[in-house]
Amino acid sequence: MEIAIIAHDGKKAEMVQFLNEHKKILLQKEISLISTGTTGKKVKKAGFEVIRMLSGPMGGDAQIAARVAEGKCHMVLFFRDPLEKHPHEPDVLMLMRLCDVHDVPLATNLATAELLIKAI
Ligand SMILES: O=C(CO)COP(=O)(O)O
Repeated sequence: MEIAIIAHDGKKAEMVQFLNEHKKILLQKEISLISTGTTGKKVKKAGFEVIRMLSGPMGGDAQIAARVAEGKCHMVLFFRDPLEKHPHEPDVLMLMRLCDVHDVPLATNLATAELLIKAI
């Protein structure tokens, strides 16, 4: 099962804490992690193997959206920062839309991610 891990800058610390709290589940060998570029650096530093895409503003969200569309990515945990502006908002919307099109579970905040991770 491939899980995408993405966090806007204001949410990266929260994401690292989330990953550490759920390490036992996320380190299972059936699970592989992919990530946008800068988030991926932090995921790696936290001790996880992760395939890093481009940074979000450079197309990383779009790359993950393509994997969702192709049926390669099965869950997206995306801690969005609703209080910041993002130059690549169209890519973010595309990713969320494609999750809905392909019925891929998408958490856009910590509370939903907690529920999804418990369902694995
Ligand atoms: O911008 C992002 C998601 O839209 C995240 O990208 P980075 O992980 O490269 O910061």
